[in-house]
Amino acid sequence: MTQEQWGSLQQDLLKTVGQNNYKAWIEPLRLTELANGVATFTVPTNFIGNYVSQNFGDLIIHQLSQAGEDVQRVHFTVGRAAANSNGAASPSIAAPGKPSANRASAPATSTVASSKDDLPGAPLDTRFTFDSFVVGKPNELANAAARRVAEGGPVSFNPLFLYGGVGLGKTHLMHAIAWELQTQRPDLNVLYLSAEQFMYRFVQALRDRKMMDFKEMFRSVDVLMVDDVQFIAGKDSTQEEFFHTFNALVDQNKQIIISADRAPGEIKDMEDRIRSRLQCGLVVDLHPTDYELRLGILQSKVEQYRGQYPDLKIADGVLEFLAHRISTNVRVLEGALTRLFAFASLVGREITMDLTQDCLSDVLRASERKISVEEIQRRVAEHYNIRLSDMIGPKRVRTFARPRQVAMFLCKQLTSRSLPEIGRRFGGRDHTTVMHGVRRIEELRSSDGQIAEDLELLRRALEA
Ligand SMILES: Nc1ncnc2c1ncn2[C@@H]1O[C@H](COP(=O)(O)OP(=O)(O)OP(=O)(O)O)[C@@H](O)[C@H]1O
Repeated sequence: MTQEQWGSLQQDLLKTVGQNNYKAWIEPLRLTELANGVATFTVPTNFIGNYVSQNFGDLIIHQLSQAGEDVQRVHFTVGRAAANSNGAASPSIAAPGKPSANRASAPATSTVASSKDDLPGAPLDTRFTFDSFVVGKPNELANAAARRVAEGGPVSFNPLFLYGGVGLGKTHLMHAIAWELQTQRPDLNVLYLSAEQFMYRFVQALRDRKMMDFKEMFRSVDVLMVDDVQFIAGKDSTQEEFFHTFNALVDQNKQIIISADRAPGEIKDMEDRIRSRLQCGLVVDLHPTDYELRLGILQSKVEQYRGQYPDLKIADGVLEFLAHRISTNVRVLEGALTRLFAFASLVGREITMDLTQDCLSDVLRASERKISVEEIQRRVAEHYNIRLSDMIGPKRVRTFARPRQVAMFLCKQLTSRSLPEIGRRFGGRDHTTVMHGVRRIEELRSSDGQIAEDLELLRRALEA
């Protein structure tokens, strides 16, 4: 096949993969050889070779076969023909298969290989970098530990065990470490995969009688990252193999980074010896987000959306409202914002509070269940040291009236109850009384430091 023919095949691939993927991954490929069922391409960097083999390998094989070529495998060579101008070593993510080819000691034209049989490590999400990770109190320790590991210096804690609830940024941080390592330590062989993929690869190796390859491959990485390790709990032989891999790497002083949805000690059906191994490095948790972090994340996402929706306006208070109201997880928060932007751009309107409530009514309803009016009343009564019955009762003395207004304000802010509904739950008061109370607290919030502090404390306690 001539370069020209390959050129026209590339154009066909463009239609399938789209302009962005084409520019990043397909255009840089130079076909250098086609022999014995193997198509060899020259690529500027190992990383591109690995990424293409993992994500587009099958597609390329398919296209070449369609063009009448007999191809079973694709092979990538990092070489000068397509090298970046400074010829610098390129970052690499190990493509399981022939990881040793990516080692620091490999020659400048190191190769990575892939065939249909290869099982890729998981590709990294380009959005998940340290730059896009917003740091706040709940995740500052996890972020600091991740950054330390990402420097690629001497191994100081092994493993780094990151855990936290759904959608709190574990995967984001792991990908960020991998991206950073590629820049800081391109010589290192980094492998990121989910525990599920680990198991899949293990089972496949057993089935294909390729356990030696499997062991060799995992033992030759410099940094191993396994996401969602709780997945292998209860899967005995996978656990066993994981344990051996883990020990072998720790013995060689190679860095391991693990994530899970709970602390090592709380993973049921995990063998004790594995549990204790997982605990022997640094265990850090990502706490549930607080209001400030959620607001920070929303602000940073809005910045990112600016490019996509340059004309969209967002009214004051909308982000604060979302940060208050959606406290489940960051994924839900992001999803809400994405939907809001898409909707507003479709109807060509500013993102106002009304539009937000319309567009996100289901999400808001779902998250509202978390904080009830009764809970707010109880907390506020406790905070001001008054009886619940006095808060709800008819007495209008300041000692009771102010906490009552604070509670009304919080009900308005943290639940989606209407003013009449709130009024009913405060001893059958009229909605205008509630409205007056809410306004009064709004005014006091900016003029009275004590009230502002009380509100903040209460909100935190209620959202915790
Ligand atoms: N601090 C943060 N800054 C910016 N984005 C964040 C932050 N935390 C989470 N996200 C975003 O929230 C989404 C969910 O995060 P991620 O997938 O890392 O969660 P996870 O903890 O791995 O969840 P799961 O338990 O479901 O695997 C991602 O889009 C991620 O970018």
